[in-house]
Amino acid sequence: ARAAASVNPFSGYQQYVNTYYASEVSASALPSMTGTAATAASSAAKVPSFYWLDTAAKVSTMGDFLSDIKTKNAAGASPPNAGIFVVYDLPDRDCAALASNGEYSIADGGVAKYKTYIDNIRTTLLKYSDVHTILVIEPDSLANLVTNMGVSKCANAHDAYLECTNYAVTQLNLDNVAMYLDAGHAGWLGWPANLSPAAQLYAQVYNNASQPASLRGLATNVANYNGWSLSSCPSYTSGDSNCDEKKYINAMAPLLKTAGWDAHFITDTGRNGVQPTQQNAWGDWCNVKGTGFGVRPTTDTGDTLADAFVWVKPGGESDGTSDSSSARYDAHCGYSDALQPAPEAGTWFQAYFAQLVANANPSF
Ligand SMILES: O=[N+]([O-])c1ccc(O[C@@H]2O[C@H](CO)[C@@H](O[C@@H]3O[C@H](CO)[C@@H](O[C@@H]4O[C@H](CO)[C@@H](O)[C@H](O)[C@H]4O)[C@H](O)[C@H]3O)[C@H](O)[C@H]2O)cc1
Ligand SMILES: [Mg+2]
Repeated sequence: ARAAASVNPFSGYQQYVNTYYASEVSASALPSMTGTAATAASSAAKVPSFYWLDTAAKVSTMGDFLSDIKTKNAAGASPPNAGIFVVYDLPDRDCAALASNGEYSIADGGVAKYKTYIDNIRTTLLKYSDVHTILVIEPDSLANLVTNMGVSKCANAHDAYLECTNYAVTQLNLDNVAMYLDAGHAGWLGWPANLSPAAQLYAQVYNNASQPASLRGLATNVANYNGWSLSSCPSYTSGDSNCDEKKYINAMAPLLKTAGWDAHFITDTGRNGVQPTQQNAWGDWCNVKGTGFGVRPTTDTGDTLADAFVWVKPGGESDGTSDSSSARYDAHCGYSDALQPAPEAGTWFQAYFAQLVANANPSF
């Protein structure tokens, strides 16, 4: 049956634990850890996190994982595994930051190359049409179109982002697929000034794509640190009454519904275990000190709008380098609330991983 947007795509499945994250922990973390920290680290490696397709070359690994899921499910995995991946290779990617720009540029045929990247993902999903797969589509893309049209790289990327996103959600609209568009977080699009423009943009994407049956809703807090439901709003959130992700999605949902989209949500709890955070400012996004792994992935969210808590950003992979001589150096990664020294975005940051383990809430 089509993975219609009318059902929770996580219900009846366990989220796949990919071997890549487990190998990062075993190769890069365990050798330097002992005692209870090592035990906790081994537990963290068993928690399902999304695998980021941040280069075209990684699409072949997607196939390997879908093959492994097919094998495990045929062998009787109960509940069956679902694949969990992030589509993340837009041309001029991450247009308002410097840390995570990708392999494609608009000036260098990036839109056409991106479409080939999506075609390869579609081919892979069709090859494994019996494997239920959940996709987060393009972190930091549409959110930047809402708030950063004053950044020339984002203004220049506007049409390409919309064309590429439309291509992704139409080509990946398959029976075995459910998709969530990245929607920043409460401290990004939850501000009164941003909420309605954001809802309009996301509804526009959904309606322009002819309401894809597989497009279930929005993913929030990806690679960020916000609490799910806080009893009091931290000082750094003042001015934005949507100070946590539950408030944010409950503010966003009715605006989307009015615009014709009965959207549901998933929220990244991979780095929000410690509340309030030690952010000097709510916009500080890079390798924030004092954070911990949060609530483990589950469909038991307590909110009918929220399909699941998920770990999208793999805890321990850097948000960006603190080396100011690097081409991809972003000043946010040199702030006093950013753990340093930090390696390049996406590479293993052991001290950060140890921090997340030590501060995990619930604890391992
Ligand atoms: O007092 N007021 O009334 C008022 C009103 C409006 C105000 O303005 C708002 O201020 C917010 C900050 O508080 C801004 O939010 C930040 O925007 C950044 C992008 O520009 C995001 O950075 C991304 O973060 C990603 C991970 O999440 C990284 O992967 C990615 O590389 C990285 O680029 C930050 O998270 C996000 O927190 C809003 O845009 C801005 O509109 C401010 C005050
Ligand atoms: Mg990032």
